[in-house]
Amino acid sequence: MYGSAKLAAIKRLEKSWERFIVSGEFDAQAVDSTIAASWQRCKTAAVNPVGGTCFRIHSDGHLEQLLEANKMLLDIARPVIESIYYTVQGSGFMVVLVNHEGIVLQTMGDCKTLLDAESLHFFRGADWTEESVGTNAIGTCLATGIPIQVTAAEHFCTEHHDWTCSAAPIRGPGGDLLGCLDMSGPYDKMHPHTLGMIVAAAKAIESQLRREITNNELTSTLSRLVTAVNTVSEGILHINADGVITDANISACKMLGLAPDKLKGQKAGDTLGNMRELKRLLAAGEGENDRRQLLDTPRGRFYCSTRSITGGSKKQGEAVMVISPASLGKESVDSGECKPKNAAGRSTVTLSEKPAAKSVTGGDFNRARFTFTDIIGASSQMQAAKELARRAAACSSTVLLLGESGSGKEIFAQAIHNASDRRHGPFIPVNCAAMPAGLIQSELFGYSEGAFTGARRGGQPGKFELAGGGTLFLDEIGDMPLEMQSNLLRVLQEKTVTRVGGKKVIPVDVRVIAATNKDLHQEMQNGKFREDLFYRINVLSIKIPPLRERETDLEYLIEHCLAGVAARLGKNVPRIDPAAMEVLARHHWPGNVRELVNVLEQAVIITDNDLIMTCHLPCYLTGKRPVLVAKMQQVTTLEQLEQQAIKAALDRFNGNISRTARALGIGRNTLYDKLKKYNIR
Ligand SMILES: Nc1ncnc2c1ncn2[C@@H]1O[C@H](COP(=O)(O)OP(=O)(O)OP(=O)(O)O)[C@@H](O)[C@H]1O
Repeated sequence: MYGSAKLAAIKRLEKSWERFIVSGEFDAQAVDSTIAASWQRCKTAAVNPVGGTCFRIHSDGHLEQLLEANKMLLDIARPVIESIYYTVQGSGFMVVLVNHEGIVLQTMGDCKTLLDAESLHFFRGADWTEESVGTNAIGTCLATGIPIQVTAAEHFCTEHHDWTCSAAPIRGPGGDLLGCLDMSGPYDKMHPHTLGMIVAAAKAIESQLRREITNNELTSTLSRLVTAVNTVSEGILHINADGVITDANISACKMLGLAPDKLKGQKAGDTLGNMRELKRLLAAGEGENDRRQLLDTPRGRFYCSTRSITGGSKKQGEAVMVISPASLGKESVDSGECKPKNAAGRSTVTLSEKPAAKSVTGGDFNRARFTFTDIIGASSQMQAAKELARRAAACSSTVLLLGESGSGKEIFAQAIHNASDRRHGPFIPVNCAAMPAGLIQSELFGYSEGAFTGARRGGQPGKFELAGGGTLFLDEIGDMPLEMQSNLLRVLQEKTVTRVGGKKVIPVDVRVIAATNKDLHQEMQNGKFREDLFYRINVLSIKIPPLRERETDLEYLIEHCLAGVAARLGKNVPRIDPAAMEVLARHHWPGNVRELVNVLEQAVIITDNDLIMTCHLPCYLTGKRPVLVAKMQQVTTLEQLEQQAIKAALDRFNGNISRTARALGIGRNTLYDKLKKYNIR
């Protein structure tokens, strides 16, 4: 029962409302100042007080866009809305979520209340701002940014005088208004605690949003890191305190000839050989250590550098090991470069002659494997790039390949080499970004005997000499240290090198292909790249388009990469279901073809029935966690079919009851009965 005091207050409110509508005067005793200010705004906006039905309804198409744009808010708010609704179920209330523009995104409530609301066009897609429907908790909350309860004649429009509503703002982590949460029902059920409940629920949504956004940021940072780690041509291994390999990048797997799932979990000693020597290497990683040491393993000879992990919850003994193949097996047993000596003055690493290690691209390290036929792409941009590259192959000028990470610069460089008259010579790739500054000079130009402590007898040729008669691929040239750039320029101009610590001028016959994902003009402006070097290498520049700019290539690339990945994993080539294909087509591919290959590889590993679905794709593409296990097949009953049909129609018509009932060929009341029966809200 509504108490007599409350009734009196309502009557007084009605009188005050009438007075304001007729004369514009306020009864400050009866009308709250926030409400009075709102009435004034409504009057200025010429809202019709004798009304309240919403006529600003957004189209289905626009509503769909809004639902998509507010997906995270909706997903987080849904369980909160459900839980408040269940608390008040049967009391004639409905819970409403609106976006920052006052457009209703979601409603949940008792059937009768939803029907009443529908007659006011208070449903999804309706604009519930003050300018549209006068003073109401939603519109006034959005206009003022504070939680508010609006009851009976506090509403500006007569059609809302039977209602009470309470709304609280929902803000994003930066304080920006995302929308508000509202609870509306019959005015005689008004209770001040309702507002408190809505405020608490809005706060719960805000803190869940904060968590979700932080999680998403962490996930995308992690995925950027994983892409970056998988992008480098060095092998990177994480070894835990028990000497077990817990993580490895793609290059490491390829260098060691093991699939990721085989490599991870192995004892480092089993994979890399002599554990005693390994332990010494890992111990050398304590603190700063960029020094490379030679390590012979059953899987080839590698340069290794180690670094212990510091910070966070580090466990003592954890380390990261970076490996790269040692050049072509000419080293003698006692001449490892910069080898640390133990107390007895002996080398800590035993070297022996081993076959040359395999390249990250699968072949010998000084051989190019890819040809133009391996470069997939029929788009006009790709055809143009390939045509230019074919022409480059026919001459010996320096080529500059420009393109984002993973877009195919190295595959182009290899194809140019293989189509040139140097194809029988070596193809030597050098990653300028990955080389420690102190080593780059001797790596590129070699060193002479006695150049530094530990320098091998007879010295060592650098990459320029090793690439003689062939091609030197200078990858990530934009990251080459400035002081090194002038040395490189000299070599390119004079076509001779002088080894570090040596005097002899050695002629080199090398074709240089350089590549970068940096904007070299910008780097020059920032003083990080020499202009003279730029003009020396920019003889023939080829821009490799990013994957997102060549939509027409995507399907063909997927087909090609799937076949390659499936063959490598010894599985059948799976099909891709249309929804998964749509997810792949929508993605922006910041990691380009390399990212695509990784995504497909994960999907091929996860799927167990030759069909890739969205659930097999990484969550950063779909927003959902991938599933490993397919759901059990279930028999569908007629009732389940009916429920599915109702849900699909409700979705199709954005929850509009009349249109849903019409589409299903049943009356509105029958539809309400069925909604109740199947507990569909
Ligand atoms: N057009 C293409 N057709 C087939 N495979 C491709 C194509 N482009 C790239 N790939 C594949 O994508 C992966 C990355 O290519 P690549 O190493 O050539 O890229 P990149 O631009 O040199 O990368 P980064 O700048 O990181 O060195 C390789 O596995 C390569 O085989």
